[in-house]
Amino acid sequence: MNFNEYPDREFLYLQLANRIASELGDFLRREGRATLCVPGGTTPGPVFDTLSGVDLDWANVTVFLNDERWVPEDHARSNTRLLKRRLLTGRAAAATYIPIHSDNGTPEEALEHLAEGLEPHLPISVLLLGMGVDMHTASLFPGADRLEEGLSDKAPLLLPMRAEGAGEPRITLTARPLKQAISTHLLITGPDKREALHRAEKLTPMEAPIRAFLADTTVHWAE
Ligand SMILES: O=C(O)[C@H](O)[C@@H](O)[C@H](O)[C@H](O)COP(=O)(O)O
Repeated sequence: MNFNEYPDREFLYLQLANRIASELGDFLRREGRATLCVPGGTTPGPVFDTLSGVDLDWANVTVFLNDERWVPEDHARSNTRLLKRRLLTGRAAAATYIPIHSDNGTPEEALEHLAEGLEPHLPISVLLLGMGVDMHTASLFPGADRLEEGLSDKAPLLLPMRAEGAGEPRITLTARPLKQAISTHLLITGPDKREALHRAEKLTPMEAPIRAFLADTTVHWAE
């Protein structure tokens, strides 16, 4: 793991947005297309704000979430809502958005259709992950009902996930497509998350799911 510490959050958000934009630009020049996979939650909004205004060939960029909370899209906790308001706006509105959520039915019912939509856009070129203080990433939560399956190398692309700390049912990309990302960044802020990350280094992925990704991840942290 490569750990980058920034003097403050503002600088971190700006530098990280520029780094992601520059990597996407490299993929676009080399391959004509790029895939960006991002977390929801409360931390990445300011990174999205900068990224959405960057001059890139967004029409050839595909964007999707790491995971989604199974709530209606207009719900305050919807990651899709965050993405549409903060990232898929301005210049980045030209990107292709691939949903991993449906307002109808259960995650189990929507799963197959959503996975079919994702498949053509893999592998992920640039993956941004977040992490909770409980060391979950995406919706791979410690103690979640299908965590073992979600961490398996034979996992399907997407799985429903239910966990005590999750708040609501979730749908998540599994570790397999996430680990196949070509470039991986982890965004965390605050002393509690830094401590949690260091704790995770000594645990197994079943105890600390973020552990499954640390070997090849660049971490971005500010107090
Ligand atoms: O939907 C989600 O909850 C996320 O995708 C999740 O993996 C998130 O990155 C962490 O929970 C950190 O969340 P915060 O940024 O809110 O601390």
